Amino acid sequence: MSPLLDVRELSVRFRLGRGRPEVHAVTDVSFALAPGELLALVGESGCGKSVLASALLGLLPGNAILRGEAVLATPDQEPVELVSAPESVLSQRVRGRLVGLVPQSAAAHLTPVRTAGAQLVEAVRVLRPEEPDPHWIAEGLAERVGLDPVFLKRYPHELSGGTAQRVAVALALAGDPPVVLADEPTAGLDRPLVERTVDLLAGLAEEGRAVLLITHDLSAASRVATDLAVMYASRLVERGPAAELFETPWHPYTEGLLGALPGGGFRAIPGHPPELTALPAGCAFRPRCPVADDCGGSPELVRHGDRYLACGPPC
Ligand SMILES: Nc1ncnc2c1ncn2[C@@H]1O[C@H](COP(=O)(O)OP(=O)(O)OP(=O)(O)O)[C@@H](O)[C@H]1O
Ligand code: NI
Repeated sequence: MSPLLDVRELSVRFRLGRGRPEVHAVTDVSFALAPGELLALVGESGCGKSVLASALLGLLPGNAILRGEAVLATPDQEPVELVSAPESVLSQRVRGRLVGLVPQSAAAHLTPVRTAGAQLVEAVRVLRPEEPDPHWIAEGLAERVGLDPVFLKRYPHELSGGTAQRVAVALALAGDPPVVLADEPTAGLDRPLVERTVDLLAGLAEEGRAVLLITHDLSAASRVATDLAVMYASRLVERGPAAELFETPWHPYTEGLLGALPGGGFRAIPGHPPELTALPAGCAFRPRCPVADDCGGSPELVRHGDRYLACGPPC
């Protein structure tokens, strides 16, 4: 199936000012998202996951420099290339309508002075002006995300973290977008709520949407992801069908991440990721890699069947 979103060699640098090195936050990232796919993007804190999502929606600050392409299919018009799209196109056509975003730390993005319900109704009014009854749509969205209607009457500071997260998911769906980007939508939730939230995202994919789930929670990812992308120090180091990567990770970093799970014996990877202002030329994982001596150390993703790997050939 042709992708809804096709990201090609996307890079993001942040300028820090005269005489200071640039931050290499995202480097040559490529992936495609087709209808029905739920791609989980995982990797240690600070590797560039949120910057990648923000870059797709034109939400980065002015010191960001973008390169590459991200082509978004639209139902009835020409595709939109997101990196070069003017702010007017991003705000009027893309954000909320073609691409819904559940932002990281979602509770902080709610307007403090309006009730959850009022914000949801307003979002529906703006994003679906053709709907005669935005209240009815808002109630349907609340039900969909498992939000008790009593919470719609409350202000954000009266909501628990888990409830605010669900309001944020409902807001991301207000415009009925075909692509959903969810940045840590389960952070701070307890297990049943984590499962409920990711199952909801899986349901969105099953309806034919394309979903990008950014998460630290590998067990939640393994529960719902159709595809997995592993990011290290601004680059994807491995991606492919989720079940295969979980079953037989090829990249030593993927193996390390899975080893840190309960089933893998909680073996954390020793050491730290490199500074994004001083990335080495070759493989950035090399200093932490247990098998570095055997590899070519290439940072390029190379295709092997339906999997992609930035490392030596799979063994
Ligand atoms: N406006 C900015 N200016 C300079 N550097 C930035 C800016 N925004 C983000 N960064 C840097 O970009 C890198 C990637 O940040 P990002 O928020 O994408 O990480 P992440 O993978 O989402 O981490 P986490 O899992 O903790 O959310 C970090 O080193 C961060 O400090
Ligand atoms: Ni993040």
